[in-house]
Amino acid sequence: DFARKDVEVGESAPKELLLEKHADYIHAYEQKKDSYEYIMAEFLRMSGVYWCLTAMDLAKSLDRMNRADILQFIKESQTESGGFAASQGHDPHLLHTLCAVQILVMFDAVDEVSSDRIVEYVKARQNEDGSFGGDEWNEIDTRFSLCAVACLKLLNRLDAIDIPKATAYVLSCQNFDGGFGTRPGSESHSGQIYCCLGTLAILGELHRIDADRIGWWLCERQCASGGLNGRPEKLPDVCYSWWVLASLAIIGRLHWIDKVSMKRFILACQDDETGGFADRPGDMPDPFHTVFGLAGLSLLGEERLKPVNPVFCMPEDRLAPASIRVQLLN
Ligand SMILES: COc1ccc(S(=O)(=O)N2Cc3cc(-c4ccc(C=O)o4)ccc3N(Cc3cncn3C)C[C@H]2Cc2ccc(O)cc2)cc1
Ligand SMILES: [Zn+2]
Repeated sequence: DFARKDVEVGESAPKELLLEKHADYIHAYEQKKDSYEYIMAEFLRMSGVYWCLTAMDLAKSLDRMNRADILQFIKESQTESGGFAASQGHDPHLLHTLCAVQILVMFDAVDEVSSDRIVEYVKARQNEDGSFGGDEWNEIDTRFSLCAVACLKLLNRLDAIDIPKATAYVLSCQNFDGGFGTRPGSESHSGQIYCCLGTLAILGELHRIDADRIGWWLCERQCASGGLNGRPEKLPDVCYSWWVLASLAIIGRLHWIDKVSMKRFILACQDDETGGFADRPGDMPDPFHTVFGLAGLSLLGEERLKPVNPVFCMPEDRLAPASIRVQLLN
């Protein structure tokens, strides 16, 4: 079968940022509590709230969200273990624990929960070899190394884990092509590279990697359409654009990408009817691709958006007060 290698950015695709439409789209998404999407999203509600809030904050519209309701939801989602679940009654997981802490930092409300119990939950996820399991079932993935160290960095508690072992484990996942995978020996993937570089940036260990080799592999992700894919021969996608752009920013190689065609691809993924971004031009928008479309445009210098931190995917001005700084290569 003829596998599509790229997408066409049609002449009729949006060419400028429809910022008000995106703020309205996100605001409406959180409001319709009875919709199918809202009920289905119960299994990822905490992450969904983080994606919606970060999109709104980047768009300088965080004040349109209901702070009190969201903080109430966060408190109800913390479990006995100290970790956070996707929503009340579900099991805790590192993915949702990081999202909860990111939301608390954006709302400057970290002291409204017990951060000691959060630290205990994250600490308990580290294995003997330095890797992290996502939850008590211990599925190991370099994504969870980033979740753990990002969470602890935001709480200023990196002292709680074995940093040399965490570093050694991430480096053991580097491949001959310069990329990183899920576990040692796994295939290189843009998302995993982002997680591993983010982890090393937070731990101050970026000098251990070969920036040119990884930079080259990342730039190879750019397709004729300007979009970036996650692996060779895959279709471009706006969320992979974020993983690649953020990774290039972390290693100081963002200027290696063709920014003009990249920006044109991201803008083409906007839905000019409903607002929001889809994974690629013409598909259905969702909050997940909306936040990564906006974050990618922010990294490309869109001045109507707040500057975004490439490691935390949060507005820089939310990290400054807590003096949270991470190493970046230049
Ligand atoms: C619609 O199908 C999915 C598939 C996977 C997931 S996921 O939670 O495992 N996840 C994040 C993700 C979310 C959405 C989405 C739709 C509506 C909302 C409401 O906020 O969010 C959509 C896709 C998606 N994926 C799947 C994906 C995106 N681009 C290509 N694919 C295959 C990513 C997936 C894994 C993930 C990535 C980052 C992250 O921080 C958390 C999870 C969610 C819905
Ligand atoms: Zn995607």
